[in-house]
Amino acid sequence: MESATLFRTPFPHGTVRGVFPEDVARELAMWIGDERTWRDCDREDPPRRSFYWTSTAAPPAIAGLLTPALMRSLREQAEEIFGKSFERDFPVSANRYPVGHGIKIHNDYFPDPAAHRYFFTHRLIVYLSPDTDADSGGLLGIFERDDPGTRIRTIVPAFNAGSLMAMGPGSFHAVSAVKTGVRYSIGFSFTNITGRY
Ligand SMILES: O=C(O)CCC(=O)C(=O)O
Ligand SMILES: [Fe+2]
Repeated sequence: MESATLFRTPFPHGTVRGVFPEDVARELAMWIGDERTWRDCDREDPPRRSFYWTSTAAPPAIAGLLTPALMRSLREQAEEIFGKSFERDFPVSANRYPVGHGIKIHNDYFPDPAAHRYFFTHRLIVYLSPDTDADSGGLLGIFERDDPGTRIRTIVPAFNAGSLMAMGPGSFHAVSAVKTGVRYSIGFSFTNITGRY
């Protein structure tokens, strides 16, 4: 990671650039943008927008990219940025948003950890669409409340940049509809070792 900026309000969130080494980012982008990566999911109806693995078991095609050393380094950097300690192993997801897709305001907050298979307290999302700019849509909005009129920050999902968010009851965020291309990302979902938000 090159440089991280963390804001404290309305909840800890921020941005980071140059998350992966440039060659790793390019190879991950080729993989996530390859229709073969999504082929099995594509047979599903509706087609899947995400799939998960754990940090110790990356899909074979990218196991040489998302190595244990890289996973550890990402976790340690996220720990440093947030000032928390995270569980050693964590879920990782590949995500895609085609044109027209986004997510309305939500907080990813689950009062009961046991109720959610991919429970997490902090997240780093790394964007992997090479030609993205502010006009491509798919912008990550940060909101003060569960109200579209309270947006206080807009994060462009630029190639190999990441967003950071601590989750809690007030962590309201949304993704605006994608306008061009497909918005690809890999999400790293960390859990505070205290098990609390
Ligand atoms: O991809 C992003 O920027 C945010 C996605 C998100 O909010 C989610 O998957 O819950
Ligand atoms: Fe979310």
